Amino acid sequence: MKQTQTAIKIKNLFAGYNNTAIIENLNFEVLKGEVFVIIGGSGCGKSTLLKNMIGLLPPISGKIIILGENLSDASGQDRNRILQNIGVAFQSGALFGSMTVMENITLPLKEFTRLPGSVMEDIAWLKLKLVGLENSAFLMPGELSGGMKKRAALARAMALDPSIIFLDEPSAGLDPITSAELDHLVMDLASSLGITFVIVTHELASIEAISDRIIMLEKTAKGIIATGTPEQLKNYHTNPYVHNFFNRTTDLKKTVDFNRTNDKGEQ
Ligand SMILES: Nc1ncnc2c1ncn2[C@@H]1O[C@H](COP(=O)(O)OP(=O)(O)OP(=O)(O)O)[C@@H](O)[C@H]1O
Repeated sequence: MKQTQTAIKIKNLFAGYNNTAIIENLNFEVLKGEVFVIIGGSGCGKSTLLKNMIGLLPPISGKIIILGENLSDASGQDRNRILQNIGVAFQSGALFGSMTVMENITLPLKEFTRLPGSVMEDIAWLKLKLVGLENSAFLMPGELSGGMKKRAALARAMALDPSIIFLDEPSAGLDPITSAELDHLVMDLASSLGITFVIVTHELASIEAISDRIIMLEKTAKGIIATGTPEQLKNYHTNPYVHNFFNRTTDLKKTVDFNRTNDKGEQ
């Protein structure tokens, strides 16, 4: 059963680069155990938001509260403790090609714990089993298929038993069947282990299959233009951009008209 406590709280967040905000005054909550999906067109700030949420990029202002602790203010050991609750499998954070799958998974354990080597390996075996890669531990990443690489990255993200896992475009480059298998894995992990997932994806099938709740960001709005369950967004008629995205309609004229109106700052 889903819990209703807050895993992440974003409060009045301004995020961007060199003091120029891409995202302004963002507020939302991710609940414990839910699969929370962030969507939006290219350049709307999804990666920027994710980088803020995992502590890679400091906010211009505002708060990122992870399991009750403010990541944006924390430093030293406090910050490390907060970050240990987070697992990340980013497109850019690919596996290290010169290490076996097993070595890739024990890497965070070596970095953040002082466990004996054999215990680290036991933990890695467990994670490999969870993602169905127990027979691939000693392969090099170059020997894995695209889907297996994503599973291995997920196993690495789980190495420190985080409560929250961030995935950036997990379906990118995967065929629909492999992508659906990965979706099932995420749903299994969320329901069986109670892991909270925050996922950026463009894949409509995936969004509909896995998300409990979605936020849709938009560039001109510099923030959220729609929020809700997949069902709610599919039936969302107020904003043609949202409606077209969820209904795969090609009424581009409506979308372009909406964007033009929005560019002028009209509602
Ligand atoms: N390191 C950076 N320095 C300055 N500007 C950046 C940097 N990284 C991204 N941006 C700008 O921030 C804006 C948002 O980029 P971001 O990568 O967050 O968007 P996105 O929604 O993830 O896009 P996509 O779906 O194409 O990956 C873009 O205009 C981009 O050019």
